[in-house]
Amino acid sequence: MLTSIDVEPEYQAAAREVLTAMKVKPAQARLIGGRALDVLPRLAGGAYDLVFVDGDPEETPEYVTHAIRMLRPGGILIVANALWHDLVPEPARRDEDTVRMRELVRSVRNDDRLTPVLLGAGDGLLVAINRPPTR
Ligand SMILES: C[S@@+](CC[C@H](N)C(=O)[O-])C[C@H]1O[C@@H](n2cnc3c(N)ncnc32)[C@H](O)[C@@H]1O
Repeated sequence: MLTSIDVEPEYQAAAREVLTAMKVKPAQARLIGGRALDVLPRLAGGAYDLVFVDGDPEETPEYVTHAIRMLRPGGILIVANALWHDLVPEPARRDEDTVRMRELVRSVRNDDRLTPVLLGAGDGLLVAINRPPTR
């Protein structure tokens, strides 16, 4: 089951067209219209194999907090634009958007629940596995 949240109805309609063209059944994809921070708290915890975060940059840290809650053990978090135009590795760049993403990357790296890797693909992909509990 795929769940997608987007605030723009026309983007959801376009997504549904693509899914239909790919022969994905309506019951296999839930497209939720609304603001992410209104919807995310209603989604189940520990239930998702993968959460891909690519919404409002200002809200991304909050999306990640929800994503970690939502992932099953062994599930994967992916955050888009994690290099933020290649500025995240440049400590002298202190604009708000860059600092926000830099601090998010740092907090994921320091989170004991996660095993992270930062990929250089595109504008950077922060990928982190939600570690299963150790016995
Ligand atoms: C950079 S686009 C990425 C879309 C898609 N992941 C892609 O790669 O084509 C960001 C998307 O987030 C949506 N968005 C922006 N703010 C949002 C919010 N507060 N809640 C839900 N969706 C939002 C926009 O409508 C847009 O579709």
